[in-house]
Order: sequence, then structure tokens, then C-alpha cells
Amino acid sequence: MMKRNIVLVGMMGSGKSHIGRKIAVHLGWQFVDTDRRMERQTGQSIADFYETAGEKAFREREINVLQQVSRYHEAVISFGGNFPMNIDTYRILHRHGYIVALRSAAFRVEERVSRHIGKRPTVDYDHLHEFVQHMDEQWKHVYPYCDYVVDTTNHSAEEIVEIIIGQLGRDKVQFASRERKGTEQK
Ligand SMILES: Nc1ncnc2c1ncn2[C@@H]1O[C@H](COP(=O)(O)OP(=O)(O)O)[C@@H](O)[C@H]1O
Ligand SMILES: O=C(O)C1=C[C@@H](OP(=O)(O)O)[C@@H](O)[C@H](O)C1
Ligand SMILES: [Mg+2]
Repeated sequence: MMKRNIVLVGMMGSGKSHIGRKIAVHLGWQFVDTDRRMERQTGQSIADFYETAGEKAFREREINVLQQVSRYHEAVISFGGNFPMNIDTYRILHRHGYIVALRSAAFRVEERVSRHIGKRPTVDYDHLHEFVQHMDEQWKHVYPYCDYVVDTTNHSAEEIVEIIIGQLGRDKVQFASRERKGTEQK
């Protein structure tokens, strides 16, 4: 299959930002974190923007950012995980992106999101266990749509990078480089 970029999706704390950066370094590609893009555009932290703008404006801004970055060549894109990927998001990302879902056992997600309380505005820290169970339930329906699913519960970041890079070969994914942009077939 012919793609332009790699997109990492998955629930909060699955490792999208952490792993995404490492894959980009490994491939010598650009790394894009949609959360950081939104923070730059709005001049606010994700938590502040969500608080002041509300969920609808937050989602709209996120889709807007996705539409821009989904066209990039040779980029690893980590997509903020507060809402499970829906069909519209999927269509935008899948056109040019090889979609990798990172999944993680609920206990590990609880552990990871507990490290930076305040960063993720929609996490219910008072009922974290139930919150993560619910998120897990919602994300289960998304994995079948992804090109590849990796379990990050018990692997180091380096191992996960190796696994993903190996899968690109097994799936025979070819990536259009920036230089070939003009001559690409429709
Ligand atoms: N495979 C891993 N092994 C150990 N720690 C990890 C791993 N993946 C992520 N982490 C850590 O877990 C936390 C959440 O990861 P992060 O990349 O921010 O997830 P996401 O972007 O999916 O919410 C971070 O502190 C990160 O360093
Ligand atoms: O709590 C929230 O609403 C958010 C949590 C974060 O998820 P990640 O942990 O997936 O980065 C962030 O990406 C997202 O944009 C907003
Ligand atoms: Mg992140």
C-alpha cells in the first residue's frame, strides 16, 4: 500500500507521544503531536483550552489540525486520545496515513495517566478505574479499523518501535517522499 505518513491513535496513556517521537527519530521523519499543534495555535494549554472553549470547539479545532497534518509526507503523527477515533476522523487519517493503534491494559493506563495529573482535562481522577474501563470499552470498537494494533502494556518504547517498523515491512507499506509529491499518481 502507498501512504505518506504514520498515525498513532489510542487511548490516553497508551504511549502515542512517547513512541511517536521515537519512531520519527528512527526514520528521520518529522514528529507531529496534535496536542502540541493545538497548544501553539490557541496559545493555551490543552487543559485550559478545553476548559474555556468547551468540548465542541475543542473537537472542531482538533479536526482542523488533523486535516492539515494528515496530508504531510514523512511524518509521524500522534493523535490526542481523549475521544475514540470516529468514522470521520478515520477517513481523514486513512487517506494518507498508515494507522497504528497503541493499546494497553487498563491497569497500565491508570498508572501512566496518574503521572501527570492536570494535563488531561477529561480524565475523572476520582473514579479513575471506572473511567479507564469505560474508555477501554469504547476503544475496542476502533481497533478493527486500524492497519495495525500493538499492545504496549509490557514492552519498552524501543521494543515497540522495532515491532512497528517490522510490521511496515510485513505489510509492504511504501511511503511517498516529499520529493515525489509532484509526480504522485492519483
Ligand atoms: N512503553 C512504555 N514504557 C514505559 N513508559 C511508557 C511507555 N509508553 C509511554 N510511557 C510513559 O507513559 C506516560 C504516558 O505516555 P504518553 O506518550 O504521554 O501517552 P499518550 O500520548 O498516548 O497519552 C508517559 O510518562 C510516558 O513516558
Ligand atoms: O483529557 C483530555 O481531554 C485529553 C487528554 C490527552 O490525551 P493523550 O493522553 O492521549 O495525549 C490529550 O491528548 C487530549 O487532547 C485531551
Ligand atoms: Mg499524548
